Order: sequence, then structure tokens, then C-alpha cells
Amino acid sequence: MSDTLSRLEMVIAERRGASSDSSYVASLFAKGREKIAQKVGEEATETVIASLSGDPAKLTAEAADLLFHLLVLLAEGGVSVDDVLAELDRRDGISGIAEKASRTE
Ligand SMILES: N=c1c2ncn([C@@H]3O[C@H](COP(=O)(O)OP(=O)(O)OP(=O)(O)O)[C@@H](O)[C@H]3O)c2ncn1[C@@H]1O[C@H](COP(=O)(O)O)[C@@H](O)[C@H]1O
Repeated sequence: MSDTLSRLEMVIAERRGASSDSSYVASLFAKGREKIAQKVGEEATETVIASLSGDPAKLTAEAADLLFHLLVLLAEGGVSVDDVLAELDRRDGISGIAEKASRTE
């Protein structure tokens, strides 16, 4: 799973300097952080709507759009996929410790 995200992260970094005419990723970077953040918001809303439709194919497509635009937003903000995964692992570690502690009480 994270291989796909890592590969896409690399493609996004490569396309950052490309021409906006030939690359959607480059055109997003050229429009700037506010526009990229707005796209993430739109894709998040579309994902929520798709989830309520009860159609797994629609939810899959919108979630893919959301993840893609989130990766662009992370790159724009200087945050890597590894940074986010490390944060999730850290939280898992914290909840694992809390779970062990509650079992020994
Ligand atoms: N995964 C994606 C991907 N998912 C969605 N999209 C684009 O995201 C856009 C979302 O559609 P919308 O209708 O919401 O947006 P829009 O009307 O095109 O744009 P706005 O005017 O609303 O800003 C579409 O243009 C999709 O093509 C993507 N564009 C690119 N990628 C990946 O990024 C790589 C590099 O792409 P380029 O930068 O175009 O070379 C590609 O090889 C793909 O792997």
C-alpha cells in the first residue's frame, strides 16, 4: 500500500518543475497552496457524498482523488508520506502502551 503512495509522491516531486501545460501536478503547484488546499476540501466533500451514496466504486474513485490531492498538498507543505506514516505509527505505539497499561491495572 505505502509503495503506491511512495511512488506517487516521487512522481509528484518530479512533476513539480514541469510545464503547467503538460502536467496537472505542475499546474496545481503553479496555482499555489490556497488552490491546492481548496481542491483537497472539494475532494473531501465529494468523498463524503460518495460514501453516502452506498456505491463502493464511487467511493473508491473519490477517495483516490482525495489521496492524490492530499499528497500534492503535503508536498507543497514540505511534509513527506513517511512523516505522516511515522505519526500514525507513533499514535499506534501510544495506544498500544495505554492498552497494555489498562490490562495490567
Ligand atoms: N493520480 C493522479 C490524479 N488523480 C486525479 N487527477 C486529476 O485531478 C483532476 C480532478 O478533477 P476535477 O474535475 O476535480 O478538477 P479540474 O476540473 O480538472 O480542475 P479545477 O479547475 O477544478 O482545478 C483531474 O484533472 C484528474 O485528471 C490526477 N492527476 C494526476 N495523477 C497522477 O499524477 C501523475 C502526474 O500527472 P501529470 O502532472 O498530469 O503528469 C499521473 O501520472 C498520475 O499518476
